[in-house]
Amino acid sequence: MLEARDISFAYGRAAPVLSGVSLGVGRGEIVGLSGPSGCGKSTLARLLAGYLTSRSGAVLVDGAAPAKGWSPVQYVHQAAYLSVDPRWRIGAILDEAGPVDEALRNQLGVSRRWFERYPHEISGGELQRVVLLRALGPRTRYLVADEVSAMLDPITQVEVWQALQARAGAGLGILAISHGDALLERVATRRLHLEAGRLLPVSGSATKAIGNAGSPQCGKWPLEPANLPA
Ligand SMILES: Nc1ncnc2c1ncn2[C@@H]1O[C@H](COP(=O)(O)OP(=O)(O)OP(=O)(O)O)[C@@H](O)[C@H]1O
Repeated sequence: MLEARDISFAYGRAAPVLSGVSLGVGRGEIVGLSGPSGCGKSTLARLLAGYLTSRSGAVLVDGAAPAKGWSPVQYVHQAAYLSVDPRWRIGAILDEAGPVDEALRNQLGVSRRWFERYPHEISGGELQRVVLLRALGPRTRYLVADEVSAMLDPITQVEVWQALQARAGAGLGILAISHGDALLERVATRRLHLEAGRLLPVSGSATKAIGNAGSPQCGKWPLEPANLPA
């Protein structure tokens, strides 16, 4: 299981974004996470993936503290261009993660014709699929998918999520972050909502017990003039 245990986090001296938040994503699960803009979903994602370190609490990967170096938790976000070296061709970008899984390449609709091109020579949606293919190597046990299909057309979105659901069927645990209720309703095995400082189960989803002490910043929702930044 990929776990956040009672984690708190603040950027510098700013008010905490997360305070005492706990959640778990099991192997084979797709946990959908929604919540208003600015509530800390991506921050939680980056903590789970090891890009940020919590002030207190712990992130555990299958019961252990994350090891240094290559991580079995991969984080993919909406801005695919920020995840790749623009000077590398697509083939080299994919090679970095080891041999390409041909079945997955086909499922994600990644064309071999793109391999000789640079990131700016394929579309944003195509690059997003390349980044997902790179992230889903054989050693990846968890995927933190932060708005990964937001920039895809509806048909490609379905194809990508079918590929991810198949991967989950083979044991991959996925945290799917999205503003798209319809998408999460369709793909998530259970759902959580981060709002007003609490991680809550979305009604109807078979949510496991979770606990959190809240997030002071999220406590400012809904946005009212008094709560807007100066
Ligand atoms: N590097 C940073 N330095 C300072 N503050 C940051 C940084 N990254 C994010 N924040 C702030 O932390 C809060 C949570 O941001 P985060 O990106 O986690 O929200 P989110 O729920 O993912 O939002 P959205 O749905 O709009 O993507 C926001 O108020 C944001 O401005």
